[in-house]
Amino acid sequence: MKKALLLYNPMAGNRQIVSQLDYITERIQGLGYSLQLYRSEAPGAIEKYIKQNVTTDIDLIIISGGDGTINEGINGLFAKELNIPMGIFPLGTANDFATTANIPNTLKEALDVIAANNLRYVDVGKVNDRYFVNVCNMGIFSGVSHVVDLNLKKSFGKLAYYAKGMEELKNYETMNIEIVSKDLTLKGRYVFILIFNGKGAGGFNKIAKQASITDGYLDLVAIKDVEPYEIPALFLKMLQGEYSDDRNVDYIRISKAIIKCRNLDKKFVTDVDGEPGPSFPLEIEVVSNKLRLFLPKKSNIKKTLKLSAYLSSFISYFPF
Ligand SMILES: Nc1ncnc2c1ncn2[C@@H]1O[C@H](COP(=O)(O)OP(=O)(O)OP(=O)(O)O)[C@@H](O)[C@H]1O
Repeated sequence: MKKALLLYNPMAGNRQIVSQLDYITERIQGLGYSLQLYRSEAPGAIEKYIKQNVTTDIDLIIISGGDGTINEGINGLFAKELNIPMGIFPLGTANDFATTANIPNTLKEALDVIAANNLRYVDVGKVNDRYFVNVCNMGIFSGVSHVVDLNLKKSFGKLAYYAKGMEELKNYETMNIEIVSKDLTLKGRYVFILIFNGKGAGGFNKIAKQASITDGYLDLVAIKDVEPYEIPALFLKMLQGEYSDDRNVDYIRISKAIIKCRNLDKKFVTDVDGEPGPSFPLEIEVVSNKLRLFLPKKSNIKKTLKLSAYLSSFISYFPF
């Protein structure tokens, strides 16, 4: 019998997974797998569990939770060079990556996606030695998700991120940045920089509405040092993804870049999928041939897999 492993964060989102384990077992067994469970006991536990226990004898890995939990899952798997097919139960608060991937956030439909067996390679980002599924960012709002209380998220959902974000507008510092990518160099003073794999952050899923998880690129959006009174209007535009003609926003697509911060006296916070990220300088790149994900069949994500992903997919299909 094939083996499935469900790793779940019982504290993510509104915590519904806890009462659904029998239903999940029935569905997964119905697909011909025996099901093994791992309940995350604390932040970081899923990543550690995978590193210590998961081997190639697992045929299907399912991660249940939000972006933070999926992040732990991929960092655990990739540290061991495992590319086990992955399914997602998007049962977190914002579920930005799953939203981009069009994976529904009801358990029944998320299970239907796994049952449909449409396995595709999708992009992830890498910053220094950490992988990310959705976004890596730095500057004014980067600490927001690190300090939003779990209970507040449970009660107010995505609004909790918004309220905390507004608080940050009172005191922020400008970063003196240099971004060097293959095609160009950007230098300037920025208040906030986001590097997207997915389309949104904090539940606002249009910020990088042009982004795709199968195009082999990351989308970098950098907000310049604007006058404080301009920020609220600019952020409304950002949330709607309507900033292409705004002189205060730089937007580039990258496959690889180095980001240096020249204010050496200040330590700016960085964020990777909602968790604290590494310090500057940041080496960012897209990784297109590591994550094999179950996606909905009628997905409208662009079918522009890079050649490398095609080749890897072809090779893994025919185990020579
Ligand atoms: N048993 C646990 N108790 C408390 N926190 C946990 C536990 N297991 C994992 N975590 C942490 O919970 C945090 C939040 O998880 P996650 O990001 O998946 O959910 P979310 O914040 O509700 O959703 P989203 O990121 O999509 O808004 C992560 O940092 C994860 O490491």
